[in-house]
Amino acid sequence: MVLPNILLTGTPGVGKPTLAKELASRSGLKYINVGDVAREGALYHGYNEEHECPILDEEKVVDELENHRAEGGVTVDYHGRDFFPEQWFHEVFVLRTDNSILYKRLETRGYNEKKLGDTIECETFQVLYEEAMLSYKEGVVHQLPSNMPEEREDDRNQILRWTEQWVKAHSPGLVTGWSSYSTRLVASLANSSLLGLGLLRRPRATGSATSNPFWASEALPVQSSRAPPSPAEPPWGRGLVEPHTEAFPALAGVLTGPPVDQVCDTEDSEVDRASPVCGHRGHAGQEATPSPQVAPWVLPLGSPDSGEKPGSLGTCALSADLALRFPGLSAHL
Ligand SMILES: Nc1ncnc2c1ncn2[C@@H]1O[C@H](COP(=O)(O)OP(=O)(O)O)[C@@H](O)[C@H]1O
Repeated sequence: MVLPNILLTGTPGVGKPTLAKELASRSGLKYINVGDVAREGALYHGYNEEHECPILDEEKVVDELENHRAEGGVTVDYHGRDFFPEQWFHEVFVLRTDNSILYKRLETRGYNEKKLGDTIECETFQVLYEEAMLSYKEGVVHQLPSNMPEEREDDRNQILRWTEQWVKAHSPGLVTGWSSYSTRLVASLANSSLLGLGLLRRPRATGSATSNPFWASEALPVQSSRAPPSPAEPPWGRGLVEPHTEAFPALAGVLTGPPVDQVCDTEDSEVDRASPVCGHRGHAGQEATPSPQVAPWVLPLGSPDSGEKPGSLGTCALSADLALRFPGLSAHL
């Protein structure tokens, strides 16, 4: 399952790690505290006498975090954002605390006068919020109040809801052929968050693959036990244009339809011997493991029982077509 990366930011004392740890304990999001990472790796290049703290070596921190970030599903906690590449984060949450409350929290930390004053000023002038607003596209940055424990619960639930939406919208759109390979592949994906599943087949009665280049002429009904994606944010299908094959509209229907938890199967064994002719992830007999970095994706499969070359069955063309028309769906041919 692919998970988003979140930046949790805000002035020191607003409650970033407190919230981030709660999030981590209730979701698959991994918590990364930049301060801890820097301490563990001694990623500093000096000391700030005035604020009595080491100075972060930002380049080294970015290098250190790159692998985690690339895997996805991290919540990074830091009082700033300026040195993180913009594309690292899918959503940015800025925690905000009223000055009087923040002052009390910081006092108990033993901040010196200068550091305390600067920190309060930073919150008063909403420096981190404005910085974030300037650095990210509209709609990415959200403010969350962090004064009372009850607010923390609301904040946590809001982030979890948003994460769930994101996961649904970025789950694999899988187009698969009709083979033992595909059945195994689908089984390996069954626990991931499948948004739509098109199982394709050439009906027994209709001629050969050659006479029907789009052999995948039928999209099987899918079982659905999840709520459909919010109509306000359809994950697929916006801007879909003139379907030109039999298979395309059927698949489009599957991809734009409600998400599925269950995989449908059939006893039709006509092409059960099939191995993928243009899948890039392996051949019949090998387990296919979806890469979390590459999703959503399409696995084009063909039936080699016709002895045809990859692509001649139309699966590559169909997948490429779908990928072109569905934003976010990629085809690996
Ligand atoms: N929503 C909240 N309501 C009340 N206290 C909070 C809230 N969030 C955090 N705190 C408290 O504020 C203090 C600072 O929180 P912390 O998570 O260490 O913040 P930061 O790392 O952003 O400086 C902690 O004592 C924490 O328990």
